[in-house]
Formats: sequence, structure tokens, C-alpha cells
Amino acid sequence: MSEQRKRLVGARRLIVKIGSALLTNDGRGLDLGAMGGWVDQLVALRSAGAEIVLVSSGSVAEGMKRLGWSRRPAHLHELQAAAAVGQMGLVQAWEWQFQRHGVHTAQILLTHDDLSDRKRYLNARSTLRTLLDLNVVPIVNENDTVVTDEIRFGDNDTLGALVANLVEADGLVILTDQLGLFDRDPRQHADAQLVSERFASDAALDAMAAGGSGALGRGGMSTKIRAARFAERSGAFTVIVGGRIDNVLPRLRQGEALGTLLVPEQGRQAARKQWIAGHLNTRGTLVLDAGAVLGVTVRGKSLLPVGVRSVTGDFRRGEMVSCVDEQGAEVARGLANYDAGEARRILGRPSAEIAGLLGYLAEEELIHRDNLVLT
Ligand SMILES: Nc1ncnc2c1ncn2[C@@H]1O[C@H](COP(=O)(O)OP(=O)(O)O)[C@@H](O)[C@H]1O
Ligand SMILES: N[C@@H](CCC(=O)OP(=O)(O)O)C(=O)O
Repeated sequence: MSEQRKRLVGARRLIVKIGSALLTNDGRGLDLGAMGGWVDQLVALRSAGAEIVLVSSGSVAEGMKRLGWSRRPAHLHELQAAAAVGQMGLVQAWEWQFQRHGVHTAQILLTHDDLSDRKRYLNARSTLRTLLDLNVVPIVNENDTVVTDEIRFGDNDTLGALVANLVEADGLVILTDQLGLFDRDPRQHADAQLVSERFASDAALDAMAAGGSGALGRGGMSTKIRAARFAERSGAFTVIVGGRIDNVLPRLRQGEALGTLLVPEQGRQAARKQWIAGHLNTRGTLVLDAGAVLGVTVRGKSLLPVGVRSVTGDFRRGEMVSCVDEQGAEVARGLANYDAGEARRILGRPSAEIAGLLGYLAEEELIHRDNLVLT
């Protein structure tokens, strides 16, 4: 067994994501037989000491089937309606399958906003942790009813990675309709080769995933690679593997070389920093002078107003902003101690002047180093 595969042996907390194409048997409706098989495997993993969070797609595909729609609708409200109809079937089916084993499930519907807001993030995290402590299997999907185009995760690979980050999982297992990541899209190239192990950060992966998705899936392989890079930020590994491989999950956890294992290059970051790194949305940008870039990146210092040259965007205190150098390249992200208007008034000024300029002093730093993560 390779050194890297040992990461899977005995993994304690796993996120298992099952994609639409696989779950709905390429659009023919929920594949109840296959779902039963995965539940048997998940229950076996639990008996062997693993905690499991299931991220399940399939609500839109199942809703389309129930409504008799053969083509994915173009309008967002129709997609949302299909998702609302299909989600019922999805949770019903999972609930029923887990009940055969006497295991309780819980439905968790999340939007990106839930994970962008520090308070809601912490709430989602404690609910998930409580459910795991109670031996319940959380079943997560995107809350399609309320999301709009810009804030959609869009694919559940990203959602799976953010959930891995949220509960500090050891790994994310993405079950899909191919055996794993191939060096080219196997639907178009019969001679494509399966990739067994790589660093998640390996830039060569992007070209391999350029082929797009299947008819029902949203992201194809590129969102799975992106997810592996998100998961990496909390030190989690990702496996992309064929969900139809016999007894795939227990075999993976025993270290068998199935699918594609994408491993993190770096160690674990503190939980707060993980959350910051996992953010997709920033609300504004601070342009740092060269001294501030050096202070933040090399010396690990907080960002003081004196090192900021300009501020764009409209953010509130506590919101996420991007820090870029004078050429516009992002060097860090962090939570601002002042809103955008205040930041504009204090930029370039020593911290001793903040109270005089604003009439109060929240903090000496514009972003404290504990709330700053390098990108
Ligand atoms: N290099 C690649 N290796 C494997 N699959 C690829 C590759 N490039 C593109 N694909 C496509 O990605 C599809 C899986 O992604 P997707 O349709 O989004 O499924 P899911 O619903 O499981 O997320 C595969 O069926 C395949 O056609
Ligand atoms: N949340 C939606 C869409 C998610 C989706 O299809 O994602 P994926 O299976 O990752 O391609 C659903 O359940 O249908």
C-alpha cells in the first residue's frame, strides 16, 4: 500500500458526496437499489468507527422525473421547483434505507451565504457536530429554493468540500459515474488512463478535467479538482471514485488503490483560518503597499491601515475582503475590523490616528493576523 493510501486507513470522519448522474441512474429516477448498497457500506463504515456526513445531489434530476420533464429547464425558478419536488423523494429514499439499519438521518440544506456569515457558519458547524455526536447521519444538499444564480454552489462537489472544512473531516470521497479522474475525458477518449494519486495542487490536473460534465451532472471533473483544493485547505484528502465499484467505500478505507486520491501538500490550519480560506465570496479589496505585503506574507503580521493604498467595494465590519498587491495579485484574505467607508478614511494613516479620524477605535489593525489567511 502506498504511503498516501494509508491516510484512508481508519479515517475517522468522512464526507461522502454522491452525484446526480450516479444517483439517478443517468436520469432514469432514483436508483433505489444502488442507494441501498451505499447505505449498507456507510453503515459498515460507521460500525468500524467512522463518522459520516452524506452530501447527496439528485433533487433536480428526481424532480424532473416526477414532473415528467425530459430536459433540464432553463429558468432558475423551474429548476428550483424541480429541486423542491425532488428533494422530497431524495430524503424519503435515504431515510427509508437508513431505517433498515435503525440509523437516524437528518436533512441539512445549506446555501453559500450560510457559510459566508461567521455566525451562521458556527451554527451550521455546531448542528452538524451535534448530529454526529448523536450518531445521526446528516444528509446535506444545497438549499436550491432560496439560492440565486450568483450565490449557487452550483455543484455539490464544492459543497462537499466546504462541509469537509466545516466539520474538519479527514477526507472527502466523491462518488461519480467514472472510475476516477482520467488523464482525458474517458467518454471521448477510449484510451484515457486512470490517475491514481496526485497532490491536489498539481496544476497538470486542470487540463485533464477540461472535458466538461455529463448530461445530468453540473461540474464534471473540474469542480471535483477545485473541491479537492478547498478540502486541502483544512488538511483533508479527496478521493474521486466510481460509485458502482463493488463495496467501494469499505475497500477504500482499507487502503485499496481505487479511484483517484488527491492529497493535501500542506498541514492543517487553525479552524478559524480554515473557514476564512474556504470562503468563496469577498466583499471588497484592499490594495497593499510593498511593505504591507511583506509584513503580511513573510513576517505573519497583522495588516495596519498605514500599509493600505486604496479600498474598493462595500463591506461591513467582520466581512471578508481580499488583499492584493499593487499589481492586483491576491496575497491574502481576511476579516476587516472596519467597514469600507471607515477603511477609506484611515488608509495610509498610523493606527494612533484612528480614534481621532473616526471618533472611536475598534482595533489598531485593519485585519488582525488571526483573521488573515494567505492565498
Ligand atoms: N478527465 C476526466 N476523467 C473522468 N471524467 C471526466 C474527465 N473529464 C470530464 N469528465 C466527465 O465528468 C463526468 C462526471 O462529472 P459530472 O457529470 O458532473 O457527475 P457528478 O454528478 O457525479 O458530479 C464524467 O461522466 C465524464 O464524462
Ligand atoms: N443541488 C442540486 C444540483 C447539484 C448537482 O447536480 O451537483 P453534482 O451532482 O455535483 O453535479 C441537486 O440536488 O440536484
